[in-house]
Amino acid sequence: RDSNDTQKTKLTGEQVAEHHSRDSCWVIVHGKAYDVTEFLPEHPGGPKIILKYAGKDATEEFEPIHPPDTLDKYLDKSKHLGDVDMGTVAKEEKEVDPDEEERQKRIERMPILEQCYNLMDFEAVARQTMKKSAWAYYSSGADDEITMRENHNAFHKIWFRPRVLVDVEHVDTSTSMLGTHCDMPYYVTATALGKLGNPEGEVLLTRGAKKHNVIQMIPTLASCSFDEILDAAEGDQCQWLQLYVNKDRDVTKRIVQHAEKRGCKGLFITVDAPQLGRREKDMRSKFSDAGSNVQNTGGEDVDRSQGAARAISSFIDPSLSWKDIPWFQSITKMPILLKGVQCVEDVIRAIEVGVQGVVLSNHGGRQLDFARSGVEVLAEVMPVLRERGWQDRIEIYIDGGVRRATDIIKALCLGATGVGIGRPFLYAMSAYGLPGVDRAMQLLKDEMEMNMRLIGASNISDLNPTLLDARGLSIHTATVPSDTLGLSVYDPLIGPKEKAR
Ligand SMILES: Cc1cc2c(cc1C)[n+](S(=O)(=O)[O-])c1c(=O)[nH]c(=O)nc-1n2C[C@H](O)[C@H](O)[C@H](O)COP(=O)(O)O
Repeated sequence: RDSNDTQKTKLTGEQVAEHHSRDSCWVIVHGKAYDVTEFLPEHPGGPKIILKYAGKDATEEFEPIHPPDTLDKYLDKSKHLGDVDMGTVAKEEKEVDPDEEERQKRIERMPILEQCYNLMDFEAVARQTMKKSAWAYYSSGADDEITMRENHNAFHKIWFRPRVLVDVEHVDTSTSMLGTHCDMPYYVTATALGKLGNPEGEVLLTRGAKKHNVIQMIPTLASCSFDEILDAAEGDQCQWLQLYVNKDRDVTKRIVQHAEKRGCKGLFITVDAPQLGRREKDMRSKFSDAGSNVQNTGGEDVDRSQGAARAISSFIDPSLSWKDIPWFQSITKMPILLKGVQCVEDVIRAIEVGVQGVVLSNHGGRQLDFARSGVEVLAEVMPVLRERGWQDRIEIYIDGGVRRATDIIKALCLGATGVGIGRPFLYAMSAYGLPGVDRAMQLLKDEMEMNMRLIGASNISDLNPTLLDARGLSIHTATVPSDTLGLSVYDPLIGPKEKAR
């Protein structure tokens, strides 16, 4: 380097390749070399994932998971080694993915967007066109995925008691959630690693939510940086923060106060994941590379054999308990809600500790298998709150298995303020990008207007329990309905190509 510290000559590939071990680890990202030796134990996704690219060009693996400013933000300037003459970098033999060729053919044959008529259609297309590891991560449920299927099945146990001769010429589907007016009573819930499905990641959901004036809940484990997602919002677009509480409370405090400063309108503390569930499809896809820009303060090698979930969640604090709620109330003025409450006793406790709401949820069936669906817990909770005159003390949301506007209407008739929707928007984004998200939201809107008309409701406030017959909700049948979730959940262990030996 010359006197004013500009680089005189570019580094060569050979020079970088000499630093390929834990003792001296250089990587190349976007044509620049970085000394990440000391950073290895701090890397959120664990050191293993970096060591795989020690001395090499890591750009292709780095790109889908880390926001562009990651190295500037987290790696000391002294470790930025400068430009590399990429002509001198040995080309890596790319591992041939046997499925990739097939997948590309399926992408060529995929239906045009207009042939998607409901949210399940996006799932069917995504299953055929997504990378295996991405599909496995998004579609995975815990253990036997009974709860994941029950989430959607539960809505099939609720029937309507429609009213007729109601003037439904004008139907208004808008409502208010945590004081924010939105055009539909659902929000885009927090789902991690958006860039696994689409290289643009969660900002696509931000743009779709803006266009349809619905709320986006930003995941702690997003692929995009938090600020990228906030920056993608327009005007007074409302966003909430989903929080996995870090063992290092200073990290958590920084995240919460930054979110409040940036204008987030709600803090949803995830309480159903003291440890992330065992998602075998995710594990089977031998998740090894994509990490996430999560905060993992543990220096230990993250065990990647457990799939994406375990690899990115070692920072979560399993000691989180009710006694921590006052601390959260002391560090932020945002409304605080508990996401993942699963019985009426804990809803009563939540009201008593003074939080502003709960999400009755089992994490999309990705945590405790045989947990009940959010809508079933809602049917347990609301009569008890009404008996106490507490039904307006907090806002109650549910999520899990919402695939139709009739599912939304059933939840609101039972007393929910709104519902969260996860996978459908991930699949729409993965298969068709922003146009997919836009169409999915439009389809829901059309369904909502039609179904409200057909049950005789012109406003959200008309939705009430007398419009339902929900007596079948608590009957749990052992069989699994052959819905799209169930049909395609288990990929044959021995595919057509790998004949059993
Ligand atoms: C599908 C999905 C869900 C995740 C999710 C990732 C995916 C791919 N992740 S996870 O990696 O840790 O499991 C989160 C998460 O970051 N935080 C969270 O609170 N919920 C997470 N959830 C649960 C989500 O917020 C909803 O509870 C769930 O998606 C609702 O069910 P549906 O997908 O059927 O709508």
